Amino acid sequence: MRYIIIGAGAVGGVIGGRLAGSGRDVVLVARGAHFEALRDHGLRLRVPEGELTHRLPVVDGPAALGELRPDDVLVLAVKTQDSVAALQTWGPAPVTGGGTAAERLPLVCAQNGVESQRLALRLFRRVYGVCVWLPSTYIEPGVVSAAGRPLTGILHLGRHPHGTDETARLIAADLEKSHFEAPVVADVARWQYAKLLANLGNALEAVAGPVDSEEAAALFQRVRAEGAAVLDAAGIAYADAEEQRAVLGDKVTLVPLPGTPRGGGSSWQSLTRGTGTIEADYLNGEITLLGRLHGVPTPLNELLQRLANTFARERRAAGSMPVGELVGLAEEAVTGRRGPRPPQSA
Ligand SMILES: CC(C)(CO)C(=O)C(=O)O
Repeated sequence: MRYIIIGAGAVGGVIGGRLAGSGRDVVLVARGAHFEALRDHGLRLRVPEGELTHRLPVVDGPAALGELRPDDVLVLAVKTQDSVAALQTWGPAPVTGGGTAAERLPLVCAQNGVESQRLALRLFRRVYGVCVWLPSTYIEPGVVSAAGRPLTGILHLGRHPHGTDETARLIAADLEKSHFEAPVVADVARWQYAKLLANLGNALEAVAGPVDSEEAAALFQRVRAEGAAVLDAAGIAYADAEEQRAVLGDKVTLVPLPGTPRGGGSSWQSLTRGTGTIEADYLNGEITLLGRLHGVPTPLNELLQRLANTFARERRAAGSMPVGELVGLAEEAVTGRRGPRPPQSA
């Protein structure tokens, strides 16, 4: 099989680099300065054992590959807000022997949330979901890092929304040889919804910094509880915290790596890079959407979604709102009452 990594950033670059490191055939897809650096200097992967350089084919779209191969696996690893464009670009690509990528090739969504899989199913016949526990960082063009040890990450994999097949088992076997644990599961969506609850903290981290103060951790628990109540109301199953802990154990322990910032989740990185967009509409926004569909109020997730989008749009620095201020806004959002304001100057 040949893996085409659509979006070779933090997650995609690490998956592609690790697969290449174990001898798999990998093509990276990137744009702009990252594309040029990958083409000119190779993929530089910083991991606990050092910096590994992988010289891999890199393209900016399907046309550069001519016809796709029947044994190609498309791995979608762009941010959810970029999924539609990527799916529309790669879906119609011709495959040797006839038909298009959307008709013939497996598409593996290695992304947060569940929206990309839903979008993909509109076009692609064979969609696989991955629950991505993979702490990784885009450092600069051509360079990504993954600080997990002894494993780089844990990637539950299955047909979306449920089911398994031989392709899932083959992909998982390749990942297992490449520093990942990749359980093939018949209920991948259940794992992804559990991960979605954890990712509700991405916006909090992006707005007010890492969730390591008591105040921030308490706020995150409320945001998560709001999300869990919505999933319960919607009848959506999710792996519980204990189940997740049992799987994760201490298999992905973070070690300090050069150039890898504190905080550093994917939304934090989006703000730090000044990309102008953030994934909040598909993380906290998924809870907002389900809350509206099922009549459950979601003031905290709506607040974080709105603030994260504002930070991204206005290119504000990640973590620059004091936690106390965010907690005050959260109180206002829940009670509908404004907190005390500083006195107006004369
Ligand atoms: C859990 C983590 C940090 C890595 O998989 C993540 O999901 C993210 O940063 O979005």
